[in-house]
Amino acid sequence: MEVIECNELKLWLSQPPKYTTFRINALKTFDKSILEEFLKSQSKELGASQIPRYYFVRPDCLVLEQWSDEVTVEKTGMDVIVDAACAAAVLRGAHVFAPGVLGLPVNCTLEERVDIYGDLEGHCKRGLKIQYEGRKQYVGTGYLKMLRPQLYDKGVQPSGIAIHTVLPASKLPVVNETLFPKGEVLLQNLPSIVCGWVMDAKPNEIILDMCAAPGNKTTHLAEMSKDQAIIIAVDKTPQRTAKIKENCDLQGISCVTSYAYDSTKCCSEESTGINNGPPFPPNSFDKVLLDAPCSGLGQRPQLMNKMTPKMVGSFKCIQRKLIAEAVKVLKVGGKLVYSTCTITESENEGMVAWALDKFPSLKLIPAEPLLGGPGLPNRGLNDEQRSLVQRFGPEIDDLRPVDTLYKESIGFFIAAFIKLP
Ligand SMILES: C[S@@+](CC[C@H](N)C(=O)[O-])C[C@H]1O[C@@H](n2cnc3c(N)ncnc32)[C@H](O)[C@@H]1O
Repeated sequence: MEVIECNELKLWLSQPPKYTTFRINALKTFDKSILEEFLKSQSKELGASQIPRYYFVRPDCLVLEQWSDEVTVEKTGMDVIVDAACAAAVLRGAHVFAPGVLGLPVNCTLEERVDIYGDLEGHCKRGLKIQYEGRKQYVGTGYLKMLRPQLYDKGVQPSGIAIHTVLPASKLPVVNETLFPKGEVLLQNLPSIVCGWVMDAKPNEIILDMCAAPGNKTTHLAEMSKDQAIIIAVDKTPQRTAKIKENCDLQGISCVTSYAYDSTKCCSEESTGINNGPPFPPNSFDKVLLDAPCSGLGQRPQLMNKMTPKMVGSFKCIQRKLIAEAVKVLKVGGKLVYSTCTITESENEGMVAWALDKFPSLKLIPAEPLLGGPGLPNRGLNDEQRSLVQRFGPEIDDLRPVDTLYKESIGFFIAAFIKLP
């Protein structure tokens, strides 16, 4: 295992993934000519001799690569400042939405080409007219679609696309879901797609997704099962569960029932069945997905992060409560998949070690397909256990080499267990 220096890790986290990944809806037919035609028109605009490479890892996972190095755009000197979240989205190939625009020069004109900069300090005031003197990072170039009155006039609630991104500094193509018919594709990070593959949902299985909103993994499970599993999706508020329903409707899924409920209390001996929603009786589900609330420190790129160590440490408690509940509602012989989109050991390897110690009925099994790296050493798991889990990140470990595609995504962790009698 090669030790990763803190600065190296920080650098990795500050950069976007090198690929864009889409999950393809297995219940619909994907027409790749839409993508092909779009990329061809983009390559004309950018003067590229070829379109970026794209391929399927599995039929439900499309990978899109960056433009080649020959594709460049000259800076215009017309700087627009956007907030850090917006800048991160641009680096991943998004357009700039109006609420993210902080500083716009007064002499800009519509359709003018502008340079997009992210505010790295969070000090830029909304409506700034002059040059921003704080730390900023160039994230891409685009065409201006809105002027100051639409963004900053009194009483205006800015919405819609303010800058049409042409080329992000990352050279990722600007392709989003709206290019395709509704519900056909979903922009999803590669490890999240792998998480669905680890769950391996099948028709007729009774599955609980404990922390499901907005339903990106729920819908994957439904599609994998050909819409024939019995899937119960829970999240803590009605607003969040409404999102699950919306996404299922959009993707043509009918096998999911969602409930707003606190999953730390989702098991009760008094419950008579799963049909009336939570709480559920013990030993009810063939499979449980616990995509836990976490510190989210695996997200890339992170241009600014205001999370304190105390905030990072605060997730352990709820993760433990959720695991305890998952073990109760899982059938003997059933499978539990635990995942996070963070890189901290305490929420990942540490949580697996805690669960194995606390619940003797849990047995760690290979989180197959094993596409990410092994768990970190010296964090409570022995080499055999480390090799059963998968950690997506920049680490290099002889225990399991990792393809660049999986190394260059976001930071993520997946472990799988079965419940013994
Ligand atoms: C990582 S996100 C889930 C993402 C989701 N699985 C997906 O792929 O779209 C974690 C979710 O946990 C939910 N959550 C947090 N505490 C919860 C609780 N006590 N009960 C149920 N859901 C909870 C949050 O609202 C959030 O939607």
